Amino acid sequence: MGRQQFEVLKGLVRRSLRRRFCSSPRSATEGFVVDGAKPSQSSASLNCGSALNPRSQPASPFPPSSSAHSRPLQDGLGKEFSFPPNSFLLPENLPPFRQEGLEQFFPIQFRRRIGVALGSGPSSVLLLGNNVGKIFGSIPTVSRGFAGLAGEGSEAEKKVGESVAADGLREEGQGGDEGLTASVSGRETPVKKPRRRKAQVLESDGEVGIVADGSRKSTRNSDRLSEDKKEGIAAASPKIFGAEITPNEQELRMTSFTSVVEEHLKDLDKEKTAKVTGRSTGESTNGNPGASFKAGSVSAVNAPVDGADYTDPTQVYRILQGSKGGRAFQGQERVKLNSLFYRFSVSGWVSDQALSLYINSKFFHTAASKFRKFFMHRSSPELRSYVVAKGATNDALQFLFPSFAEFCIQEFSDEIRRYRELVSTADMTKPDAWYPFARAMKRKVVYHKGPTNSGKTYKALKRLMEAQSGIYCSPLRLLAMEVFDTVNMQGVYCNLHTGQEKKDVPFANHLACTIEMCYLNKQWEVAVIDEIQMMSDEYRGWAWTRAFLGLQADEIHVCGDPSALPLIRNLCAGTGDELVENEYERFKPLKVSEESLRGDFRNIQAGDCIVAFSRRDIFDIKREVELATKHRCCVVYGALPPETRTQQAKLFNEQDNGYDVLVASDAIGMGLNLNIRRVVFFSLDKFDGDSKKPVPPAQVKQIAGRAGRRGSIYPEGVTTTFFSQDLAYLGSSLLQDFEPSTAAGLFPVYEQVELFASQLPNENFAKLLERFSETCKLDGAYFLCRYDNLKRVANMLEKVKGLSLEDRFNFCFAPVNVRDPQSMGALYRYATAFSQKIPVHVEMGVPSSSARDEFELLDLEARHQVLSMYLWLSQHFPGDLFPQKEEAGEMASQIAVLLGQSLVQSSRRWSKRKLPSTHNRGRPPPNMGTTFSRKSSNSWNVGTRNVGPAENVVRV
Ligand SMILES: Nc1ncnc2c1ncn2[C@@H]1O[C@H](COP(=O)(O)OP(=O)(O)OP(=O)(O)O)[C@@H](O)[C@H]1O
Repeated sequence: MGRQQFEVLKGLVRRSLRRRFCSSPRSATEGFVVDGAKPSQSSASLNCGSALNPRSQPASPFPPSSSAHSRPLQDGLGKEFSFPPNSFLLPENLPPFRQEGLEQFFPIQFRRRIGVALGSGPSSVLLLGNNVGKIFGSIPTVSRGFAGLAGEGSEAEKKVGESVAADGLREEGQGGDEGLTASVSGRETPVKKPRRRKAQVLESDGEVGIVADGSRKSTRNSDRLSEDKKEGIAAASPKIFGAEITPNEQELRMTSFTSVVEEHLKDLDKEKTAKVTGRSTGESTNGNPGASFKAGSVSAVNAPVDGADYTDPTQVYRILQGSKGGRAFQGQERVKLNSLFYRFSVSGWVSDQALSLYINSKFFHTAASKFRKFFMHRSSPELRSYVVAKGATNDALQFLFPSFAEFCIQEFSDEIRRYRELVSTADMTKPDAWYPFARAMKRKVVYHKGPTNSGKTYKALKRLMEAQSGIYCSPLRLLAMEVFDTVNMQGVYCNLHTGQEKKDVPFANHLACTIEMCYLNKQWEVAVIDEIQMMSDEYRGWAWTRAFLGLQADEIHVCGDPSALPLIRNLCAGTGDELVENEYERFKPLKVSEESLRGDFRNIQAGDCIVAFSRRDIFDIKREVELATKHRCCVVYGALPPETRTQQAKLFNEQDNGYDVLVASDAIGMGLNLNIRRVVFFSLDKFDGDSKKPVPPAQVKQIAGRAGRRGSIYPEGVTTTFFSQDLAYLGSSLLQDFEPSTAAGLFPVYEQVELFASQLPNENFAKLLERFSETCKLDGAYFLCRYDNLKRVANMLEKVKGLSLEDRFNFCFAPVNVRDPQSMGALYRYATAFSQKIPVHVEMGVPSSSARDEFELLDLEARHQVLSMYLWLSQHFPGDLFPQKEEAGEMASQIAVLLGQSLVQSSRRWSKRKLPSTHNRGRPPPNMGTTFSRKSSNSWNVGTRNVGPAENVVRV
């Protein structure tokens, strides 16, 4: 079917060409007419000229409306197609052909002749009939050759066009004896070529680009390429041959090389004009790298002496192809060339440009090395000395690149095609288009912008509760639970869905969920996305982006600091959503204290929250405070279950119970309403996995802002540091403006990974992720989220046989602590059982008593994390394979209670390490943040810890 259609279309276009350019004017009116424009010379000018002549702007991309001359389209077998009058032959409008199939109907040489450029984007439109080769849209995919074809343009261009048209006909058996060699500059050189000569549109995205190469050798080379390869080449070299140009590709990959070529073409144009007008072309090229391409620069370096024309770098490849090489290298020539080619192979500019030809960075070195050999072997002494004279400079690289591009296209078409297909499956551009239902809505986005404790979420939630239906998307389970309680308490029925649990309230039209769990297939009146600045989080940003782009809500309220506002403005411009900005001020002022605590725990007061960034520090500080003062400390940190954190916060907020100091990690930055008077930073450095780094100012603000909550007994919030030398950094951080985020996180959905995997059937999942990240295409407004944790899990699960790709993908998202071998071990066991379709059991017990030391506390935390993971898996995989969901939930609650009790009962005995003296010894030494040394890894397994008889052990 494809072949037949191709033949039909090919016949049609050729007949049209013949009629249009080789027969009487009348013949142009015969055959098929796709547009309804009057098929006269004047209409041809009207329809073609404006678009074909790059110097004149098309008034409108649409032809004049008239159906008078509309005719049915006949194929070579006499079958009629009818297109509506005035219709464009858009790829997507072709009824009998699929859009992607259309490319196949025009083999490369044909496309190159007639300059048919097909685009998958709406801006590429192909018209047949009177408008052969006419392409409208923002991408000027029309070569000046068509100006010649259309009878427009200069005399030289007309001849080039004629040559092209004639050549197209000759291929059908109408041989000719003479032709033209036309260079990009429009010069013509009669060539004696008795037989087939090739006229090629080398560059149809610019203005000029027809090269008729009369070389027999070159013709043979070109003929040797299989049809497949030619198509591959066309597909892989959008800018070179004008096939398939999409705005994204243009934006993402083609820009620099294209700009070089375009600049070059412009310069040639100027030069040509100057020649006509007698003016010189010495002007600059605005620093564009294409400057070195300009013809004038060549003579300045070294005029060739072999008569070959090096002014056009795109010709050099043809010269090399036709050459047998020359005499041996002279003197230092080889060394200099080697040095130049070395520079070529390590140049970032060159490898970037190569990417635009779908030569990926891994393959680039092979390609560059082969090109070096090719050049060394084929270059004439004149060409060598010409290149050597340029030296190992950018100029030389830019001169060589077009030849390299042509070389790659000829030699590596299979690699190019493969990579291109891979790239197309990893296309993450225009993610807003992934959610057509949301796009079909006119959404109103309300940005609640302000510092912490300014009432943003309160306002958004108020609107949520007024609505008939609504969804609240939370960054934390804890916050989702809090909103679930608040909204239900206000009499608005609300469900709770997190990764671990689902609580459905009868008749509820509202939902509080964690952001990863938000539903995009349901319509809501109001949606609230909290902490919208998390959209730029390097790990979890994708969840915010997905929610923001995909939620089907009439109103979307996003709450956050001002940093995400420019990004949201940008995204709204793309989605067409209306944006309303509401600004908030803090209810209570936040003051930076003039003094630190001078490293003395005795300066701690009731209402203080001491912030530390390691778990170990938290417990040491707690111990020191309780030793040095009469205050008792509550603790909050990320590894604690939400229930325990809430319990600790409650304990701290209540007056007169003695627990009036809080020691917390940065986990207090979000959620938790806390009656803090003063936030004291114990340290302003944080271990980021590799080393200790200063805490980013935005995070400092977020944490410090927790002081002085509305409704608390304190009239204002205060912040300071424990050590004096940190005070300056604190002050400056709070004064700093929020750094605007520029990009939103993205991560592929499973279907996309699956499609990508189909191109790489032999890669394992971890490798697939890696390849995906190397290959994927992204718009500037987005970045691919980090996936190192996923990869670690994927690597571990590699040993588990029998998991489908989808199962692996889902397992990798399970909330596992990748640094905890026991947690990873549990996931491994669960995945193994799952892969064998054996019901997965928790295989863990609950201790009968609270922790007696830090290690037991750590053990409780780890157990809770595993239970949490089990619950998550039970929600994301078929329930019958995770039969202990209820028990796991029960056990998790028991452990949360034990953890709470442990923290309350924790005593001074617990800590074994001594903090620096309480008397101002300066900042803690670098090893302060070291983690707990762990007990033997066996100690965690079922029955090996202090699991007494009373312990609630769930056995397999
Ligand atoms: N208009 C109001 N009336 C009563 N209480 C309010 C009002 N606005 C806010 N609050 C209370 O003030 C506290 C802070 O409000 P909220 O959580 O909305 O601030 P926020 O700006 O969203 O802070 P964060 O960025 O930390 O989440 C909450 O306890 C909230 O209930």
